[in-house]
Amino acid sequence: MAETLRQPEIMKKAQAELSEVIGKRKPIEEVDVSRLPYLQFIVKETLRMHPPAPFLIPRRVDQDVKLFDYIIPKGSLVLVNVGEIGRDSTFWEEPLIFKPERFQSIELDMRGKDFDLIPFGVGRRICPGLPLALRMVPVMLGSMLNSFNWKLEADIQPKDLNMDEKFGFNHTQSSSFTCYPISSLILPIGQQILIRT
Ligand code: HEM
Repeated sequence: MAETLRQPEIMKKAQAELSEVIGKRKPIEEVDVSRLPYLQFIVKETLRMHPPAPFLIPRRVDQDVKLFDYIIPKGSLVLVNVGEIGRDSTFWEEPLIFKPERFQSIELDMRGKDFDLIPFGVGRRICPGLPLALRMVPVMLGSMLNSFNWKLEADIQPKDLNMDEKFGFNHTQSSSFTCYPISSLILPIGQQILIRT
């Protein structure tokens, strides 16, 4: 939601899709999500740039592991930096720009198969809430966008929404407010910054 407020044309595009597929101000249901590709691209792009668990859950290595030229000794604690993987220019074009359209031309699933995008982790400890999250996040975001027009308070400019990451958390911050993006289901919601029109 914060990213669509920073780039209102993205919000308009999502609203146009919702209006065409669902009908303006009509409620969205889980079954509708598969017919809303642009909304899903927004969720994917949010999880690429702002994964709520940017280091996943720490792993301990139970035997020496050779990884390229490195030996990771038994007993080491390993953090997987998903936050940086999502911003690595080797994999992503213009990684610091929020651009849902990038997923129009790349087919990546988030179920731990494509390592470029693993906001839910991977392997035996992959997030068990993934199927729920991938239904509910688009339904919530889509419902809010389809029901109301959203804009920042008059004295806040889109560029003032600072989306810089703080260690271990992602939040939107300026001198006057703090809020957590919609993707951060597992984090508390901060001070409200949005107004409905
Ligand atoms: C956008 C929403 C969510 C994201 C991005 C997310 C992300 C993650 C990540 C990255 C992990 C660690 C996986 C790993 O280290 O490989 C995790 C673990 C977990 N998540 Fe989620 N999660 C989300 C929503 C949920 C929901 C809705 C639930 C429950 C209903 C949930 C329950 C859990 C549990 C129980 C674990 C621990 C699994 C284990 O350690 O075996 N998550 N999640």
